[in-house]
Amino acid sequence: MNNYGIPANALITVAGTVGVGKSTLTAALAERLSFKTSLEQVDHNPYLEKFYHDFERWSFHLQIYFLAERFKEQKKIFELGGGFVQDRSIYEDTGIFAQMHADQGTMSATDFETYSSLFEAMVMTPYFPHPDVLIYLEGSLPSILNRITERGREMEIQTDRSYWEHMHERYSVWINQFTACPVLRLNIDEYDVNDPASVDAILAQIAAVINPAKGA
Ligand SMILES: Nc1ncnc2c1ncn2[C@@H]1O[C@H](COP(=O)(O)OP(=O)(O)O)[C@@H](O)[C@H]1O
Ligand SMILES: Nc1ncnc2c1ncn2[C@H]1C[C@H](O)[C@@H](COP(=O)(O)O)O1
Repeated sequence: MNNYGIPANALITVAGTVGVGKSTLTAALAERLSFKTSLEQVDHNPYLEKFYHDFERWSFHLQIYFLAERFKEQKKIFELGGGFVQDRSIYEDTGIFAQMHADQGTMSATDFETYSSLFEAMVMTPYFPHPDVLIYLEGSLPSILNRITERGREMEIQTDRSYWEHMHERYSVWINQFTACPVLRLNIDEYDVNDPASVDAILAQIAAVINPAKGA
């Protein structure tokens, strides 16, 4: 247990749509808690850029790749005994991305079924403890689109606005039905990762979600 009342072996997962600020918050929380980070690797992903140019051709390959990467990360978190802040949950791969492409017809029904059965088989292993808390970052679409632009990944900037609109909407439906672990919702206009007092306030909220009985 640290000064914030958060167990040293906790698993904190940060969720939310592309560009909302997950990686930035993950790094800030991990630094403050002296936790390790589990980050999404974008630069060495062999499919991501191809996927943005042709969803239909590459969506299955990309989902399998992300699933394999997240499984390796889960295994590492499990073997090291927790104490991690994780950038994006595996629940979003299936519940948002794979589902969205299946619904839009950019992933075939057969591919989606194959992906889903692999996902379920992986989740049933001991390597998949539920997070102690899932921090859900939410904000307005215009703010998020500005962040995507400012970050400057060309493949995302070139992607049609309707893709991000659809994803933003899907996330808001998804989180309202999410029950796999406790959720802490944070509005991106209501914290500042560069302000230590603001990060402290988030840590107090995390502790309160993890230890509800203590009213932390
Ligand atoms: N709290 C914040 N205030 C202002 N800009 C932010 C904040 N958090 C993230 N950003 C910026 O928004 C962009 C996307 O953030 P990032 O953490 O990479 O998002 P994600 O991991 O959710 O895709 C980056 O340019 C980052 O510097
Ligand atoms: N499961 C996924 N399917 C498709 N695209 C995905 C998936 N997970 C992440 N992505 C994309 C979205 C972004 O372009 C990058 C990184 O995500 P971010 O939310 O910026 O961390 O990968």
